[in-house]
Order: sequence, then C-alpha cells, then structure tokens
Amino acid sequence: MSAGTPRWDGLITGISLATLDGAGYGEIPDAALGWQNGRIVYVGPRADLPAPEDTLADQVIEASGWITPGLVDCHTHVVFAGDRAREFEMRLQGESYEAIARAGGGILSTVRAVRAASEDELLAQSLPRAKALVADGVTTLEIKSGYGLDLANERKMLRVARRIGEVLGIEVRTTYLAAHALPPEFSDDADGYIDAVLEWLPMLHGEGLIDAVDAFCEGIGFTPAQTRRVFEAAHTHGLPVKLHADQLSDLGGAGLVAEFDGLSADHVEYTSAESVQAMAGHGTVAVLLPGAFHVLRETKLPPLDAFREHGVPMAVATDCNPGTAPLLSLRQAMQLACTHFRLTPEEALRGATVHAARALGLDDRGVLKVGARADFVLWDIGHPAELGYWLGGRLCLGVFAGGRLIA
Ligand SMILES: N=CN[C@@H](CCC(=O)O)C(=O)O
Ligand SMILES: [Zn+2]
Repeated sequence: MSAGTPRWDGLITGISLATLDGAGYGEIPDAALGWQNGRIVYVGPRADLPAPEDTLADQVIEASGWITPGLVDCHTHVVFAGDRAREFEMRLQGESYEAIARAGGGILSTVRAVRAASEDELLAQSLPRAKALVADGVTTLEIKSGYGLDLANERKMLRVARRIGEVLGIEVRTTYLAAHALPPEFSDDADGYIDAVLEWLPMLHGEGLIDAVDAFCEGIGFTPAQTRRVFEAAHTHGLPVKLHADQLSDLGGAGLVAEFDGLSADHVEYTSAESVQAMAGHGTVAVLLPGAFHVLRETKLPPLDAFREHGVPMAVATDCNPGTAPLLSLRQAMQLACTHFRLTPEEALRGATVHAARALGLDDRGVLKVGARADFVLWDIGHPAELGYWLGGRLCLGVFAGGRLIA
C-alpha cells in the first residue's frame, strides 16, 4: 500500500469465500476479505493482497471456515406478542387455518395480544426472535406490521421494528401490512377498512416508518380489487409493493403485484403460468416460504420449474410469525426449501442472499464484491452446500454487518 493510502478497517484471511458473484457459489479458496467504512474493498485470493497483511488494516483476523454474504430475511412478522401454540394443537387435531381465522382466531388473536402490549413490552417480546435470526447469519431483516390493524397499533409495530434495527446494529426494512386481516371494528365493511388503511398510509410514511407496502390477497384476506386500491395508493406515495399472493388459492395475486412492478410475490404455491410470465416480465421476485408450507402441512408446490424456465429469481425467507411459521433460523428455512421444494443448496443460498436483497429492492448486498456493504458471515463448515443441509445446530462463528461484528 503506498504512503498516504488509508488503512482498511478490517481484513480477514485464512478463509474460503462463497462470493455468489458470477456462476456457482463463486468460490475462492485461501482467500481474503477487506473492508473500510462499512464497504468491501477487497475480495480475492490471499496471495493477491496488495501489501503485507499487517500493514493493510487496523484489525487483521486470521480465521478458518467459509464466508458468505450476510443473510437477508426478506419476509418476516417477527414483531408480535404472545404465541399461537394452542392454535397449533387445534390444527393438529384437524381444524383448518382458514376455519380458525373465520372464527376470529388466527391473525386476529395475535392482533388482540399486540393491542394489549405497550411498545416496550412488544419490543421485549420481539427482540429475542430477531436476535435468534441474527445469531444464525441474518444482517438485513424485513419486518411487517399487520397485527395492529388500527393507526396507533400499526405505528407501534413499525416503531418497534425500527428499534430492533437500532438495538441489533442491522438494517431493518419495514413493510406496511395493515391490509392483513379485517379488524373486528370493521366487520362486514372490508372496503371501509381499506379506506382507513389508505388514510393511515401517508401519516406513517411521513413518520419515516414505511419502506414498502404489502397486503394479504386471499379468501380469508382481501380481494384483488381491494389489493389494487392499496397498490395504487402505495404508488401515489412513491412506495414499492409486495404481496402475500396465491398461498391458499389462485386469485391472480402474483400477476397483480407484477402489474405494479412489485418487488415480490410471496408464498406463490397456487401461482398460475400466466402470473409467472407476468412476474418474469416485471422483474418480480418469487419469495418462497417453506416454513409456512411445512407447518401448515401443505401439499401444493409453487411452480418452481416455471420460475426457473422464465428466469424469475427465487428468494427464501422465514416468514417468522406466530401462526404459520414459528421459525427462528433462515438457514433452517433454506433447508426446508431444499427438502420440500427441491431447491439446490446453491439456489437456497442465493435465495437467502442476493435474490432476497432484490425482493427488498436492495442491490448493494447479498454478494461479496468490492463496493458492496461489508455484511458477511463466517461459518464453521467444509462446503457451502452444508448451509442447506444441516437441521439446527450452531454453524455460525461470526456475523458482520457494515464491517462490525454483531454476533
Ligand atoms: N398469510 C398471511 N400472513 C402470515 C401468517 C400470519 C398469521 O397467521 O399470523 C404468513 O405470511 O404466513
Ligand atoms: Zn407473511
């Protein structure tokens, strides 16, 4: 390094890299990774470092294992109060998710718990879940509202989401999902409730609480016409959209969100061939949620081959929520995606990194390359395929976000 060149903040050597830049895993054996001001400044063979290691950086770490990009969990409901273990028991005894929802349980039972909790209580209950995700490699976390269903409680959820990002030192992306279920005070007036959802949107957006807008388009959620109104309003306020689409039936949700240049269509088990083509045409990512598929004991697979054939990127997320996916590890979601959906471990890793980043509209992470955010994870593994292979256990040796060790 020439005189006057600033030293890097950090350099890690002795590791293998799965950069995901280019084909396959983008493997670099006996590699080095350097960062400065929160960004990657060197990715490559250790032998090609521009100067002796000890002169390059303030902090030089000699390690072993594999480094991948930090994981991006692009679909979670991690902010909630209480749990739904009793509902899980009822479902195991034969009650359906839809029947429980129609009887006022399901999402609405979590709404009651969230409304009863103070902001600090909600943070105290939600933070351990976010911490567990981070401890297994997550450096960017999407969190949805949708268990408040009135202005004060949607605001409370979104504020807690932002506070989680500050406490954990990760980037949290917030999604406004007030169109998740019909609250009791609007029973029989879904259109009136959508009016209210659209009234709250600019207020919460003005408070800096919303990065994207979502809805639950389903028989037990909202109709395509109501969803369209939500999307039109989001676009009016310059916000990107995503959708809980085609989870339990095909209402054309994935095609609808694509029509609005949506970031992602999520769940997508019942997505039609026509909707897949629309997604391909608009660059809409398919977010696979194998945790909900697994817990609900679903059998209808998403149209995986059609996504591959049309070049629709597939992301993988936990969908961490109290009803259908009490899942606290994105690596575990990757394993479920491989087992249930037959993703290759490489597809699952891309799904939890670069494609997940794209599902959030982020292009500065999810791969290890110069200029990207210094978000990366050191794993105690012999090959990156192990990340889609092990069930549980501890593989994560260190999680770095913006170049800072956070777990
Ligand atoms: N499908 C709708 N929303 C959540 C589940 C919410 C709940 O049951 O609490 C999901 O993504 O799976
Ligand atoms: Zn969801």
